[in-house]
Amino acid sequence: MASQTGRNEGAVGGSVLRLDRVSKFYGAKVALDDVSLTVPDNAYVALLGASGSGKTVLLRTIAGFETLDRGVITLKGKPVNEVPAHRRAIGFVFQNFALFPHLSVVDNVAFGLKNAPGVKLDARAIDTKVRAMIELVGLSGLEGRAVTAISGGQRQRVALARTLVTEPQLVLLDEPLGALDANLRSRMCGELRRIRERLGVTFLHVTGSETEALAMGDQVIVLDQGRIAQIGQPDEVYTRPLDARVARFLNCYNLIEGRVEGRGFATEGRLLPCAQIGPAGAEIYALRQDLIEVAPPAQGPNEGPRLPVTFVASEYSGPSITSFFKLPSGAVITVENHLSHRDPQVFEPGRSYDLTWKVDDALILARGTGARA
Ligand SMILES: Nc1ncnc2c1ncn2[C@@H]1O[C@H](COP(=O)(O)OP(=O)(O)OP(=O)(O)O)[C@@H](O)[C@H]1O
Repeated sequence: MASQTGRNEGAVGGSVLRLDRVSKFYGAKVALDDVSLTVPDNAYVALLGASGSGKTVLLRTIAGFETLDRGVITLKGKPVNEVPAHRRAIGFVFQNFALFPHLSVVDNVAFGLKNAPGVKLDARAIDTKVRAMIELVGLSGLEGRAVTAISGGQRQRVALARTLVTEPQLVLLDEPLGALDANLRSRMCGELRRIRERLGVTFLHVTGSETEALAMGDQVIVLDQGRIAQIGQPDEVYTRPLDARVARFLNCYNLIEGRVEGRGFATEGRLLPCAQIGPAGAEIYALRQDLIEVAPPAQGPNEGPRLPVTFVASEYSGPSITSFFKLPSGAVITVENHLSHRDPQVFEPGRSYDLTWKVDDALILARGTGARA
């Protein structure tokens, strides 16, 4: 991104942001616990975590709205712990957009630029930049409209344009799609990616939705109880969650309790073969819902991993059918069949089946308490 302030110069090792052992306490409550991470230049980074995991506190700490109790935050190679929020050149997009209701689209966007510290531009230069940004976010034609007279998606674009026009070195987005309905949310996902790619600035996007994080991020950071649970590319996090907490949060794994015995995993009165034995203390056998086959009960010895189940019910959801089966222990296993792959299988409630899968598709995981980055 071109800059009139030179803010984008001085990157160190291709990273825009680094956190070293950052902690934040509210009384006895540990909101951020020894968080270390590096955010690359020119990337879309999704920060995923359950409610209360510390996502907003982390963003607010990076922005400078909160002080740290421990650790160092480095922006473009410079420690910024002592730098006030308005001097960090970080853009912040809030979930509720925080627009000025009495101002038009163009005036909302211009506001950020007119009031940015250290930026001295004449009215004409401001107008040129503002109009270019309005065009970039797809709002041309709505410049004079009051922000109370445009749609939710359009307000989201105004909020984004108002932040981006100041040419921040990093943009923090706190649940930016949370106020939009599902259809608009998926459209805006693509828009945000496109806008970011054109500008080349890093977006750090907080979300509680695993699908949003996996779809948006070049990199996904999973936060759990104030600690980094995993950092990786979306497919890596999706196919190789580091522990059972990350797997549970991804919402697409069955997590079966048991224990490693020799070269197998003992559960439900069986010893399931394992391709890998997993970390010390591994007590969870994780099976992705879409990698399970349902077969008639087997006669004779098992060839691969297999568990006897009873069919409970199925749910149809357009592109897929989700079926629920009960294990002998009573635990429920979810099986997802994508209808583009094959015709739907029909199961009889109360009838016995066997679940099978490839031994390589199972993960043996520890319960997880959060891994250091
Ligand atoms: N000002 C505060 N005083 C005391 N505790 C706080 C304060 N702000 C946040 N917390 C606590 O810190 C933890 C992390 O909060 P945070 O708002 O970052 O969660 P979050 O992951 O953004 O959640 P959500 O997705 O629900 O917004 C929570 O337990 C919260 O109650």
